[in-house]
Amino acid sequence: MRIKKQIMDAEGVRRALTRIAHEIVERNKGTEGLVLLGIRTRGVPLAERIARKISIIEGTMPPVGYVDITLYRDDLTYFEEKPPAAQTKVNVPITDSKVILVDDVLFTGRTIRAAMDAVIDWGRPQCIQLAVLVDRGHRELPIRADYVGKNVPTSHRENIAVVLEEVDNEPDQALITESGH
Ligand SMILES: O=P(O)(O)OC[C@H]1O[C@H](OP(=O)(O)OP(=O)(O)O)[C@H](O)[C@@H]1O
Ligand SMILES: O=c1cc[nH]c(=O)[nH]1
Repeated sequence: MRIKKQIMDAEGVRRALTRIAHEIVERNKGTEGLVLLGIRTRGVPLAERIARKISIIEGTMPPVGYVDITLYRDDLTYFEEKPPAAQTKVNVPITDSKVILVDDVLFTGRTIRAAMDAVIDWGRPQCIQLAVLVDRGHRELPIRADYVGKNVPTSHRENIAVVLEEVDNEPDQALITESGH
């Protein structure tokens, strides 16, 4: 895997998340009913960071949970029966809440489709919005993000690698990488 380009350094990640936190508060007119759900793996620390930023802006910290979509992926065809539900973990009811899904990279949209399935199995939110650090294009489903840290046009051969301190024990950054030579 060859690193082609750094698209965000730690400061870039911090600023993007600060902007997203402001946009979430503005779009939703405060924090009432907000629930942030990070998509495992790197969406979880991103959701926690955005929630902390929202608490600094508004004085109220929205609840944070996570979605693990492993068993909802539409490419898991080897499951003979419907895989078990309950892959959403949050300590508040999500029915009638405004769920903000948070992920590091938006690509085909299949992860988000699966996450929405998991959320809707769990309860009936008033709405679901999507925040991503990087939108790299190439959608295969009619899904778009409401809050985007950075839009990065990519080729199919390229990959976006998001590095986060909490997961990777390295300074935050986002990279375009490419496999092969
Ligand atoms: O829009 P999509 O085509 O679904 O791709 C985006 C997803 O791919 C990555 O997750 P990955 O499956 O690599 O798991 P990870 O987050 O645990 O690394 C990324 O974190 C997104 O969740
Ligand atoms: O480039 C990509 C595509 C999917 N998931 C990632 O993390 N990066």
